[in-house]
Amino acid sequence: MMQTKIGIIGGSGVYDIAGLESREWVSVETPWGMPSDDLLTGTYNGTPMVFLPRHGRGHVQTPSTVNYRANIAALKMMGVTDVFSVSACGSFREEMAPGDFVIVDQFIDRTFAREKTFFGPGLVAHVSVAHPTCARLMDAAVAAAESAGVTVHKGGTYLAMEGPQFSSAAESHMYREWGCAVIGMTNMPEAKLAREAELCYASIAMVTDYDSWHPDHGAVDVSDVIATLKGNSTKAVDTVAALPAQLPADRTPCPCGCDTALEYAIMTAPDKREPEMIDKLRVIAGRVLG
Ligand SMILES: CSC[C@H]1O[C@H](OP(=O)(O)O)[C@H](O)[C@@H]1O
Ligand SMILES: Nc1ncnc2[nH]cnc12
Repeated sequence: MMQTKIGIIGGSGVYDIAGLESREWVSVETPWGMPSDDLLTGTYNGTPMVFLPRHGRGHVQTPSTVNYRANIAALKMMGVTDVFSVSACGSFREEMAPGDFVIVDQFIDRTFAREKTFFGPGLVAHVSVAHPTCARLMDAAVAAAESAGVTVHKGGTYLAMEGPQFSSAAESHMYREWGCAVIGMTNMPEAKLAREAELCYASIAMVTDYDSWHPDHGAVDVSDVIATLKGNSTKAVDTVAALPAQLPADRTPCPCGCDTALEYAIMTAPDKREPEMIDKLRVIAGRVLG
């Protein structure tokens, strides 16, 4: 039986997890380079947790320069089984107001300047991301946010944009017509890479603004975003603190199959696989590569 080890990727405004016990920041080098920062390890009510600030402490990395492959690989190398992303986002829906949390279930990936796969020539794989978020983790996130007193919406499509500029009003109206619920700059390719690494992934999106479509709200402004984030930070930490109680300490296999995503994904014939690629990929795909 495997023990649950929760990974938290903290977004804008979330650079530490107060209350984590037996805290230690550790440096992890991956075959894809260094993650955004050291990883903070510790326990919450006995459950092991690993925290990584997505942009680094002090917010150093842009959404485009975050090394998403190294971040996911580092969590995998630390033995994390379940990843919760915590992110700031804009809202396309009146009822998803600043201060609310949205537990995202789908993504539209409009990013274009990022490395999106661990695989490559010599070891080709295609995983499904038809359902990119884990239903078990979504339920846990909803329950944890509710217990922290947050207004939480279950489900909604997150539009991942390249940034770093916010959207034009025309783009914002178009994304609303596409049926998107929220917008951010970081959950892709993070969610895709988590799937390739056979990690369960859920996204806790904290609404900070109404993007650029709302007739009663002006353009997005980072100072407003930061002010809302500061108000949200206790809610975020309380939600994270409530997560361990929502997951079994002894982990059972993922009911949606996130942790077996690579079972039939590798296309390259065994005798054509590049030995160097196999060695490199072992840290995320060792289960199927041996
Ligand atoms: C500070 S507003 C824009 C910035 O905030 C979000 O970051 P994260 O997803 O890491 O919380 C958004 O995606 C942008 O990167
Ligand atoms: N409106 C918005 N667009 C993209 N990323 C965001 N992060 C917070 N608000 C955002």
